[in-house]
Amino acid sequence: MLEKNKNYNKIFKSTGKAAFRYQMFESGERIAVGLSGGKDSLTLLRILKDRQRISAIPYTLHPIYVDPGFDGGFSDELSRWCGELGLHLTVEKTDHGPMAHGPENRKKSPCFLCALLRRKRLFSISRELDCKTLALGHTKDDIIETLFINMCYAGKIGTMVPRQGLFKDTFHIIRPLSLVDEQHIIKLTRSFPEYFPVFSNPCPSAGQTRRREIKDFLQTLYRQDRKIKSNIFRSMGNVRLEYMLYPPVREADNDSDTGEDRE
Ligand SMILES: Nc1ncnc2c1ncn2[C@@H]1O[C@H](COP(=O)(O)OP(=O)(O)OP(=O)(O)O)[C@@H](O)[C@H]1O
Repeated sequence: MLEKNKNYNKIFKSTGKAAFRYQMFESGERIAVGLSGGKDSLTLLRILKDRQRISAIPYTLHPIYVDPGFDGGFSDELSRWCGELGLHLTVEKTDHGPMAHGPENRKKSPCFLCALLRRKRLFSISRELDCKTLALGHTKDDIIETLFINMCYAGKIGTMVPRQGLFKDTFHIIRPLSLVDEQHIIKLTRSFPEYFPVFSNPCPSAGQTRRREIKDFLQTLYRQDRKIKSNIFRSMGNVRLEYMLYPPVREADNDSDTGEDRE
């Protein structure tokens, strides 16, 4: 039984805690939910649906799937899965995937372009459905990984936040799984394949991202000491601005020591 499962209960409680701490919902709100078919967003939708029963703040759920347009897609199966939860899935068929991997995209990485186009469509479909809030399935692990991706590849410190106002605060992204460990989702979804089917991703770039590299690096770190993950997560809310570098380091000052002697 799902409701008796330890991991389900941990996720259920952490989602409630995040919703309360970051004031995610407003009464009577219509919430769009980005559903990718991956384990995180399937879990998100299921948990938000189950929390409706006990939530003091009423809300309705409106799942959206932006189909990237590869052959062998799974939008019909995903629609059926939502139907079993009593929800209607809005499917937007696009050519984002093949286009991002095709010759017309010479400037951007396929993942970057696809994610950008998807995000735009998710915002506009949410508005068409009269939803001022879009829930995404990012977890605590995604938030930590984004911090490292930003530091390593963009030279900045910042991450995805649990609740983010956009367009002069007329629209919000919420991440109700912000306090949830991905491991609990993995264990839950593996234990209950009848509730959480695996929709295989037909994208040729699936699993080959920078995020994957950072994820592997972090896993090695976490294995050394189990406190490391919670310390990194806590540190994002405990920034000592007076111990950061001001005025900022400029590119010209930034001769990183690569271990090689420089003349
Ligand atoms: N094609 C899509 N249509 C709608 N929402 C999406 C889609 N792809 C991603 N999302 C939303 O953005 C979030 C983060 O996307 P990301 O690509 O990191 O997820 P994923 O690893 O593919 O799948 P998941 O996070 O669901 O396991 C998802 O959890 C989901 O809420």
